Amino acid sequence: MTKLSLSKDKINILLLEGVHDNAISEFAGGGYATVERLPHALDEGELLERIGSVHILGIRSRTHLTARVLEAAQKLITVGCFCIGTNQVDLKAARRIGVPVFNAPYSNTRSVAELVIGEIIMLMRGIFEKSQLVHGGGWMKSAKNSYEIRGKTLGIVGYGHIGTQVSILAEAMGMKVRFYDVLKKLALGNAQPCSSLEELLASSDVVTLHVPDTPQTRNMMGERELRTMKKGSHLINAARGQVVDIDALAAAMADGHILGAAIDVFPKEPGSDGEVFESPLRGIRSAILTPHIGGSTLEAQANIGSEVAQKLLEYSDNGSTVGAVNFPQVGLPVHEGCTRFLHVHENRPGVLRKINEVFSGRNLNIAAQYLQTDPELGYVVVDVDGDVDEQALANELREVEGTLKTRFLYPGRRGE
Ligand SMILES: NC(=O)c1ccc[n+]([C@@H]2O[C@H](COP(=O)([O-])OP(=O)(O)OC[C@H]3O[C@@H](n4cnc5c(N)ncnc54)[C@H](O)[C@@H]3O)[C@@H](O)[C@H]2O)c1
Ligand SMILES: O=C(O)[C@H](O)COP(=O)(O)O
Repeated sequence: MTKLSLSKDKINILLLEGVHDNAISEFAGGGYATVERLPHALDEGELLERIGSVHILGIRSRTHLTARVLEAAQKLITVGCFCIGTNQVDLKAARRIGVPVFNAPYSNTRSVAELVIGEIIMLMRGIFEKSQLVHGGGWMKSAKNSYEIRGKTLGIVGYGHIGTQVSILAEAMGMKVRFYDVLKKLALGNAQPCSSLEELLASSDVVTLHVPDTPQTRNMMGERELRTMKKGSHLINAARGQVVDIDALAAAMADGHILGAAIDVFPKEPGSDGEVFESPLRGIRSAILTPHIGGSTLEAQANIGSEVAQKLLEYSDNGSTVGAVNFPQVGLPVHEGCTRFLHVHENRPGVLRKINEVFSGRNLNIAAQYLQTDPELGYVVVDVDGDVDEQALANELREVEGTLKTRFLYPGRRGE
């Protein structure tokens, strides 16, 4: 189904999971006043009830946008993930309904890296266990299982934005760094690449995971991999919960093979703060468990609030898809005085010709045209001069076979 664009006061924006105030300010500054913000995630049933009237949706990592929800999103123009990860969105289903999805690929990178560095020291000194003991009135003044991190080996799995930040900081503190990545990566400082995951696991005192959630990374740390780690070593997971087989980790910690772990992400996470958290790791004293707060610093959230809201505004106002994670990338200059049509279609022969015939059939001058395609999807933006009957034109464009969505932006309305 195709949709026409609306005046900004009719565009309903729903922001979930406590998105930062900066997003609200950006939307207000862009002339969008109909913004509702909720502090928690919505489950599929709640989303199905609400999504039909939403034009712009903002989420974080806890809201799952399934194909079912997206297919019910009749008015949805775009989605913003106010975080790095986008695995919680069915990106293909979003493409099928012509909806680009944006995220903030770097804004919380440093926050995660700093947490990991802190955890390396806490784990290597057994601080968490000792602190719990002291809180309970106990006392355990001992150097057993306590080590400096200087000279120890940190193994980084996934040498991307976060992995490389951790690498630099760890080396600055005197650690040896090894990394494993499926892509060939430039080694920073004195970091050494490993040719296999096994090689990295068998040679590291601390292993930290920084891979995305993909079919290849699901349970990549299973029983075999955990047992390949050195006896008495430590594991940090601030990536995604499905990357580690949590039962196998609990077993490897119970018999002391893995001495300590710092886990920020879990296969099952509560949808809101009030819900009970269940995990086989609860009660294991040498496990530092945190509630998915790797990116939850005020600095990161403020940056993410601005960055993602700006991308959503750019798309809503101008049609720019630069930074979208599931869409052909089109960066557009503002073309004052023209009416702009956005057309998302299946990439098959003849669609563009039919679109152009709609314009030429009405004797309209195309002032500019921007097209990007990928193997399945085409996204074309057309600027038209002069008097345009937008409604009639949009109706005609909607009839072009293969159309997924079409919107138009009036002259002067952009950036108002
Ligand atoms: N705990 C948190 O709050 C938090 C915050 C931010 C990001 N994250 C998670 O951290 C992940 C990593 O973030 P990033 O910004 O560094 O991502 P990135 O895309 O920059 O880096 C990921 C790296 O993993 C590599 N990789 C992919 N599959 C792999 C595999 N099977 N084996 C080895 N390497 C593989 C990629 O080639 C890439 O270099 C995100 O996808 C997100 O899920 C968590
Ligand atoms: O993907 C991310 O950026 C992290 O997992 C953080 O997600 P959050 O915004 O839900 O804390």
